[in-house]
Amino acid sequence: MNYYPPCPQPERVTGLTPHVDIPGFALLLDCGDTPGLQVLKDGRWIFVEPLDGAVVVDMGRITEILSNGLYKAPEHRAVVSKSKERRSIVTFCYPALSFKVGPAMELIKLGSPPLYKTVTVEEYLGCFFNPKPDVPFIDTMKI
Ligand SMILES: O=C(O)CCC(=O)C(=O)O
Ligand SMILES: [Fe+2]
Repeated sequence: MNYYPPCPQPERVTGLTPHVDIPGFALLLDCGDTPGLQVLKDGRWIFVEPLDGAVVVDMGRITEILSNGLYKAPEHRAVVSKSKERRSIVTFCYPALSFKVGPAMELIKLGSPPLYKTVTVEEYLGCFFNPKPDVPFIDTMKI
């Protein structure tokens, strides 16, 4: 669960820094009607407006790699409100640790060269939690 208290100067704080989620996908439930989640689209931050009872499905890096880069996992962040608090509940969905993460064979057979290495989820998480200085995580997965 994420909690974002109100802030009298919201433009001076970051709710959650811009990032791309790393699982297969993330499921997000807004607990209320205070907007806060934003997605980067064409260089602009767009609010994902909370809809009553709706679950936001956010694609993660594992799906981006499985699709050989056909689908892009979106960069997103959370901002805070001047007067209202906000809560969100997020669940990250991963395959088993032994699952091999790499471009789907069907896509490679169609003639596109693989853009990413194939590694187990365990190795993938190992790379994420032991980052190389100055190398974006996704670049360490590229061939
Ligand atoms: O609270 C939000 O809207 C964003 C949460 C999020 O992106 C995350 O937990 O990875
Ligand atoms: Fe996220």
